[in-house]
Amino acid sequence: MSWTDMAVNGRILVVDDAMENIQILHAALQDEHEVLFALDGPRALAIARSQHPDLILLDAVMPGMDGYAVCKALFAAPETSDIPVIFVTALKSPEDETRALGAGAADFISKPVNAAVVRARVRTQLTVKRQRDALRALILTDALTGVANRRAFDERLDMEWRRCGRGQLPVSLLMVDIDHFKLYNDHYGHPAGDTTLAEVAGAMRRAAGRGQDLVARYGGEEFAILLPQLDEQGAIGVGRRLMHELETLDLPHAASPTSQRLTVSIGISSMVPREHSLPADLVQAADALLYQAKAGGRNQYRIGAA
Ligand SMILES: Nc1nc2c(ncn2[C@@H]2O[C@H](COP(=O)(O)OP(=O)(O)OP(=O)(O)O)[C@@H](O)[C@H]2O)c(=O)[nH]1
Repeated sequence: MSWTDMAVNGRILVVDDAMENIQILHAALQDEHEVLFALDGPRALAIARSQHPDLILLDAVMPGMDGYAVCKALFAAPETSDIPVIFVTALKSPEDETRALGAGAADFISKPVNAAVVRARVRTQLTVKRQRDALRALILTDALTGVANRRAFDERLDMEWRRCGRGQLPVSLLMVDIDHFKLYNDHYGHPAGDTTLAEVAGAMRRAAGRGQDLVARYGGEEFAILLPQLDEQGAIGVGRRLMHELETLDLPHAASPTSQRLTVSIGISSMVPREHSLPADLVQAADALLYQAKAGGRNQYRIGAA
């Protein structure tokens, strides 16, 4: 399927203070897309946050909050900043067009609208958006295991740290390292080691199943499980579930001095972000506890708070 074929079935938010304009755009788009609508700026922002549309068709001139202010607010919020906006307006001067594009709009459509032109412009923006989303997924995913990579982990940790800081909620982190993985590779071969890394990543996903949990490959045979809004007890539960998942998988590790099957060591730290604390503090604490788990005989978890 080509990118152009994929430029359908989008979720489009139409924002206009006149119902008849919304009806015209709805009629133009409804066969190819799901169409949401809002009659003013504040409602448009609320829908953008809760429904996360693929594209917004935005009237520039509205009473109260106008299209430019809506556009600015969309780009300022991380959860809506990646939604492309097409301005739809009766204003036609080059200055109006420049102002819309300067506000961050991806495109500009003049009223009265032509249905075929609207459909074509929407398809183009959807194609660009889907290509960008696919590229972003690619640069944030670890190719071997399919879980998040280090870059994705760093981004999410920063975001969750700020978010949980605002609400004074805990952020927990598990640093997980496979025991004696060098011996595993030496015994079973590197390709078998690769397969096993993917299996362990799958076990982690099953152990940390909430929507906001993030399993990431931190590097080599070390993984991180980020658990926003979960306290230490909850995090211990995830650690235990992971160990149980690995017991069930029962992957043999004949060369391990620790056990006949593949095991992991885990460091678990949990913090409520304070004014002068940094996300790196959480990572450092979990890493130090992981080191203790290794030194203490492996196949175990260690907890602690800083
Ligand atoms: N197959 C495979 N092996 C990897 C990959 N990344 C890292 N490794 C191996 O993971 C091993 C890590 O070894 P060490 O850091 O010495 O640790 P360990 O042998 O697991 O020992 P402990 O952590 O002390 O229990 C090295 O042999 C790396 O080659 C990978 O993508 N695939």
